[in-house]
Amino acid sequence: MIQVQGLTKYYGPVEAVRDVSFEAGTGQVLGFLGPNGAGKTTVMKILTGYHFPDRGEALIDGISVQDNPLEVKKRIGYLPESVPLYGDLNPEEYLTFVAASRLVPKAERKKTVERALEACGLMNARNKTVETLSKGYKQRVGLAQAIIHDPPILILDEPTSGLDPNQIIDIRNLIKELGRSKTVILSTHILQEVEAVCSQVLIINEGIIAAQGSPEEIAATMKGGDTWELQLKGKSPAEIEALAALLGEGLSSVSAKPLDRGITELTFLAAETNDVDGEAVFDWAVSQGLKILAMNRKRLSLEDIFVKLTGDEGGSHEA
Ligand SMILES: Nc1ncnc2c1ncn2[C@@H]1O[C@H](COP(=O)(O)OP(=O)(O)OP(=O)(O)O)[C@@H](O)[C@H]1O
Repeated sequence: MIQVQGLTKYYGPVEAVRDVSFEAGTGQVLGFLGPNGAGKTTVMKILTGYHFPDRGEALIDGISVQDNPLEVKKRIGYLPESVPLYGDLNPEEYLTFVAASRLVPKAERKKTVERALEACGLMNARNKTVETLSKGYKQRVGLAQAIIHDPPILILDEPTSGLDPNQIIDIRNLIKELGRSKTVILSTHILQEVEAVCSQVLIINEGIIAAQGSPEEIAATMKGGDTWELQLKGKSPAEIEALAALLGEGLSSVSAKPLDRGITELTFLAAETNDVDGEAVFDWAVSQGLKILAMNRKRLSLEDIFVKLTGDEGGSHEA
């Protein structure tokens, strides 16, 4: 269980994060989503005890990161943005070294290393020197070192950055698997990553939390409503555009344009206050003598939300 309350951190005059609060429990994969320089790594470094906050508190299983960093480190596996690996060792030797550093008792080390090699799909690479491995396999070694002491909490900083599409799928599957029994926090600026892996999202921009919750919850709290796209036949575009007013209050950006074969494409934005649904649209079309050839209702996607929250007026600290 991770509990974070009011974290604020300065690097000299730069306020890297301000008043960040959130919670994450077992079985959750929490995605930290934000543009470059948003403050994601800073929060992770505070959680792992590498930096102390200027204000606020972080608790790992109820233990304060500031007051008891060693106890906290035992409970956390950390994959930093660039993994410090020893290129001359093979994965098995490297993981044995990490297990010893993590104070895994000698009698259990072999079993522990085997488990991590197996979990991260490294059995066929166990005897190759790390420097000869592909980036994807090096990342697996990084993940294996993070889970070697079977920590309940995993903190992964941009775990798929620089990987090719197949490697990305592999690592994401691995994270999802690990997320079943652990609390996982991962940072990313890739929206698809969040949608593919995370049950909860925290959008951070310029050091401040801009939104948090499940992707669906975030969409529900955002203003803007749904976009509708219909293909209709039976009347002219001008008539159809006028008739759209019968769908109720709160429609905006109503536009009807002709497609070929007498088909009209009608698009509009329905405000949250307008409870139009598929059935209502169907009834409206039938009562006006229109045939529906296609009907598409687009909810606000995580991408729309991200752009809204971190777009031009937002931007990163670096700007
Ligand atoms: N050690 C440091 N000294 C000074 N400023 C720093 C330091 N580390 C981070 N910063 C600044 O703090 C802000 C937040 O940086 P942070 O690395 O936490 O962002 P991030 O969201 O992880 O970005 P990225 O996606 O690019 O890794 C940025 O303005 C960054 O330049």
